[in-house]
Amino acid sequence: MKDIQTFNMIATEGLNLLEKDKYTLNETKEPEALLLRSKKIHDMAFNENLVSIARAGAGVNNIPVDRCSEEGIVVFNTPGANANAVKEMVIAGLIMAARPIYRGINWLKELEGDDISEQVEAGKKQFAGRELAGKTLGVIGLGAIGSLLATDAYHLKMDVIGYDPYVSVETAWNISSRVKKAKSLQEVLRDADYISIHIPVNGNTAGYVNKEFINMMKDGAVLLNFARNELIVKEDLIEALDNGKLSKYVTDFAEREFFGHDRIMMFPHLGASTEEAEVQCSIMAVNTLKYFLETGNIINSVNFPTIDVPLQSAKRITIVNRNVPNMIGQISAILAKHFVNIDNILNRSRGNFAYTVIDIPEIESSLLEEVINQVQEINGVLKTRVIERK
Ligand SMILES: NC(=O)c1ccc[n+]([C@@H]2O[C@H](COP(=O)([O-])OP(=O)(O)OC[C@H]3O[C@@H](n4cnc5c(N)ncnc54)[C@H](O)[C@@H]3O)[C@@H](O)[C@H]2O)c1
Ligand SMILES: O=C(O)CC[C@@H](O)C(=O)O
Repeated sequence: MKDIQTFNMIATEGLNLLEKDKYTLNETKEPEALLLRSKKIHDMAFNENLVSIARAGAGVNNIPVDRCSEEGIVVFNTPGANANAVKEMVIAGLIMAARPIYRGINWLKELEGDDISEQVEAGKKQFAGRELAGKTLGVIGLGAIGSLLATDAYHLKMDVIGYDPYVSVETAWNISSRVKKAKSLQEVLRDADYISIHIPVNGNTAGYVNKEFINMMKDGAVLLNFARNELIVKEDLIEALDNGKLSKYVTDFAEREFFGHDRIMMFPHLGASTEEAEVQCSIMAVNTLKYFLETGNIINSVNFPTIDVPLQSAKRITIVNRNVPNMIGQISAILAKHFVNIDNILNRSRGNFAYTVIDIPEIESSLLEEVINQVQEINGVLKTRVIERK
């Protein structure tokens, strides 16, 4: 039995994929895996048994990914599973920024008397807006969300310019050829009436939207941020909204300092909150976790390399190790010393860390234990597991 500790509301469609004879949920203090959405776990101590964390969603800034790597814990996310939901929300944000619909709705609620139609026709002029068609949208980050947004905005008859120096080949193929690709940040900021930002927050991007960035934007432009609040330098943004450099800020992330600002429209982190996205994220996260726990194969990890090899031998040893010379040599020497035949061995690295999969035939459990104990003693080995083929 493997125990998985869950946090946040994880859709049952995914949880139901965990067979009752193989998995328990929240039953021990030493789970093998964590499954969560936005729960912040930076201060959480991880038990020795913990081998993986799955984020049912895209952003992993709520997880101490570097510490997980150091502790040999594989972190997964669910790329693209909520992208359509966020894209639709951004389009709502674009429309609400262009047309003061919500102010009109609130105004209407306050009307009294029987002559509602007359009052509406007389008062509606205060809520006139502008159309998106013909305006320029700049999309920063052409990943799962940005690429969908860029293509759909083009179909809304906007001129679209995208910027992503690291765009993957896979997503690049999905972007309409009508979306112009900017060569520099300056190029995307200079001409856009609306800028929508879709990049992860990390050590390189925290504070990405600062005075310098804002100064490169077109006067009176609208900024949309459905990515993360840490991307924004709040003081610089508020100053630009106060002095009219920017006309609006539309965001999925509430901040106390933003309350009451009439140029800021905040949503309560609703981008991924659709039934469809919640189900897709939950199913993808559970399937990824199960695949890792049951075969040792890694897909959709944010800190370890992809390894996807069929488990055909009786046993598989998986080793999370530092990416240092002679690791494979040392591991194979231990197996050779104990006359354990290797059916298949694969080692892949990612940055400072690596993952090794070794398939072996059936051997005595005491011998296997001895081998594992010795492998664990190699300097740079962070975690080992033995998986039995079912
Ligand atoms: N509001 C929500 O509910 C919600 C939901 C999903 C994702 N998000 C946020 O949106 C972010 C993007 O999500 P996604 O699914 O599109 O992720 P993604 O990984 O598919 O795309 C991110 C893209 O940003 C690009 N990028 C990285 N650094 C960049 C930089 N400095 N300049 C330009 N481009 C850069 C990458 O190359 C990649 O193509 C997530 O990291 C998360 O923080 C928010
Ligand atoms: O789980 C959520 O509701 C939000 C998820 C979102 O912020 C993400 O990064 O995927």
